[in-house]
Amino acid sequence: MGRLLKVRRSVLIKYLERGFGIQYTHPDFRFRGFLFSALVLISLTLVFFTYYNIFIDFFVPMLVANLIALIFCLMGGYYLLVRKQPKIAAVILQLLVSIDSFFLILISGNEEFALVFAFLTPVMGIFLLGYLWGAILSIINFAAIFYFCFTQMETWGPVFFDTASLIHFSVIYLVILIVSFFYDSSRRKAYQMMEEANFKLSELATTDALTTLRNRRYLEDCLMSSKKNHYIAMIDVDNFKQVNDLLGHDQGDKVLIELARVLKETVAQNDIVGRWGGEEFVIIFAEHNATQLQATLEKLNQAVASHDFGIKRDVTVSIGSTNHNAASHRDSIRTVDQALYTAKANGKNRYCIMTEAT
Ligand SMILES: Nc1nc2c(ncn2[C@@H]2O[C@H](COP(=O)(O)OP(=O)(O)OP(=O)(O)O)[C@@H](O)[C@H]2O)c(=O)[nH]1
Repeated sequence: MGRLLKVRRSVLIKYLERGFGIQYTHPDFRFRGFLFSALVLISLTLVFFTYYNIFIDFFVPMLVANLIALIFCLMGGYYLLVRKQPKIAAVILQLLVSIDSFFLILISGNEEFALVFAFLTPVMGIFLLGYLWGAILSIINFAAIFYFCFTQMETWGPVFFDTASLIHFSVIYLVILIVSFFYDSSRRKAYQMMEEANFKLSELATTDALTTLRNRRYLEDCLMSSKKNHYIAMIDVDNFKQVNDLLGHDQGDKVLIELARVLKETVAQNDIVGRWGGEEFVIIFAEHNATQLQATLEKLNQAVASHDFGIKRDVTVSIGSTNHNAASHRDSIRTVDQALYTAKANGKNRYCIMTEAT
């Protein structure tokens, strides 16, 4: 039984994902799910009352109100499922609720069930339109109903309605409005803070602290999830141990920071430059053919060799490069490493391009 329910649930979710145009895990899925459920529930209720007002208790004003509301529901569904514009669907649903509840008061007078529907506006309006627009709509709705109640007092039917009734109605309405307002503003603030914290965490997890370039985790994620092949380059500082030994680790750090800047400035803006670890860097080229690649690698060698790192000695790099294939990531990394080794073995301050089969 539990299994059957689970299967039905996943089938339903699959249909909803298709209808909403987003995945179940998308942060907007619940909101669209609420819109969808509200539209279905209200439509079914309206269909029932349309039937009721035709065949059981023929009453033209309610019938017209029901039919107009049904048209609103269909429009809401169209914007939610066909146009994939949930914000417009939310506005339509909210107008439907506010206008219909007001119509109900106009038609049914002060019958308590009619007035009770007025409380839907501050609750739903703030949830659907956000605390600012929801509150503005709720206040307009309140002013309209208050005016209507006030001008009908003592004479209004079918139930006796006096100042105390008006005060009760107003207090309950405003309390609901205030609670909804603060609840929704806190909810949205908490959500925004959580999103910011998540963003900061993911930045920290994928950024190299010394150079502020992307780190190896980020580069590998990028490479392994890529749908197309990219040329990559692995860059290693030549004789870096000497820099550390002669000038100290701090100067070595400064050279790495400066080198990161030079590499970034030399390649295209959409190429990804990252620190692989130690004195090794990796570049993922966004767009390149073999000829462009050679020119860029040459430019990189020259840019580093001609740059003044402020340590009164030359800094050069060796570069290995290959065409990376996501399906054989480890092999591609092995190849680029081998290409780098060859560039070092051939005298450093140069590049070497290798293909995986080599
Ligand atoms: N200052 C500093 N040094 C680092 C860092 N990471 C690694 N190193 C140093 O980088 C040096 C790498 O030295 P080796 O692997 O021997 O290579 P190399 O001296 O560059 O020689 P070749 O690669 O053959 O040109 C070591 O001295 C490491 O301590 C870092 O974050 N900061």
